Amino acid sequence: MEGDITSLENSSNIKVGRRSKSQQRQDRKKKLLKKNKKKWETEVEEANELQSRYDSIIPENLKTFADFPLCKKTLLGLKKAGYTNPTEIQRSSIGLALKGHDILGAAKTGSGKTLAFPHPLRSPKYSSYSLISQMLDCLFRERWTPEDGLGVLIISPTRELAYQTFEVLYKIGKQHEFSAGLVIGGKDVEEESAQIGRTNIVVCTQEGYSSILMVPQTLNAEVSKC
Ligand SMILES: Nc1ncnc2c1ncn2[C@@H]1O[C@H](COP(=O)(O)OP(=O)(O)OP(=O)(O)O)[C@@H](O)[C@H]1O
Repeated sequence: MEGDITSLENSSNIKVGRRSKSQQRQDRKKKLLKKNKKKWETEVEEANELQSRYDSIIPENLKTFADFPLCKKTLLGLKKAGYTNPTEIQRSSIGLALKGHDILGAAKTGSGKTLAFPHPLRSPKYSSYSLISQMLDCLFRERWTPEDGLGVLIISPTRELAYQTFEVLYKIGKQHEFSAGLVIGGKDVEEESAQIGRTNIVVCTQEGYSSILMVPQTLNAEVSKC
């Protein structure tokens, strides 16, 4: 068998070249899309239908999370995490975020702000703020796959809020196939940075973010896209 490989490589008709990491990633994505074609088509239809409902959102009419134009996976995640009815801050902010508006909100402690917390997204396409549920739907709409690398970067002002945000994200994002990571700094920078390029959603502290930036190739725009 080894002999066969050598003779193939030596043949003048066959070009042996190494594909770049980015090309390999695209190849894997194509394979994945081909394998799940039917499922992807159904999800694209679902995403388009949801998006067409954004303009008619009236917060007062949204009694339960099921009334929000959120994808099935996000809704199931919310349900399994025990979230059925939105709190006031969630009701008034999630609809606006889905429409792509910037939000400045205030509500008392324990009112459910974490789920309705405005998170800056790195995506210019989706304005500068989003919510955990909207963020999951944004990646869903974009047909983001594990192969696409970093899609969302959430920078939290404190470790406590980073943990809290990651916890909620973990709970309600379980039905999605995205990978998520928490970077709080103070750990092996090289190791954390290497993982970031392969992680779809990263929650980090400012300290963690600074460490990421120390390693030049981490935030490769070609990989992260938005
Ligand atoms: N829609 C909801 N339905 C039921 N429980 C909820 C809902 N939203 C949040 N909670 C729960 O309410 C509690 C408080 O939520 P959360 O910590 O997000 O509030 P907060 O406003 O961010 O508080 P703090 O200001 O202290 O950070 C949590 O246990 C959370 O799981």
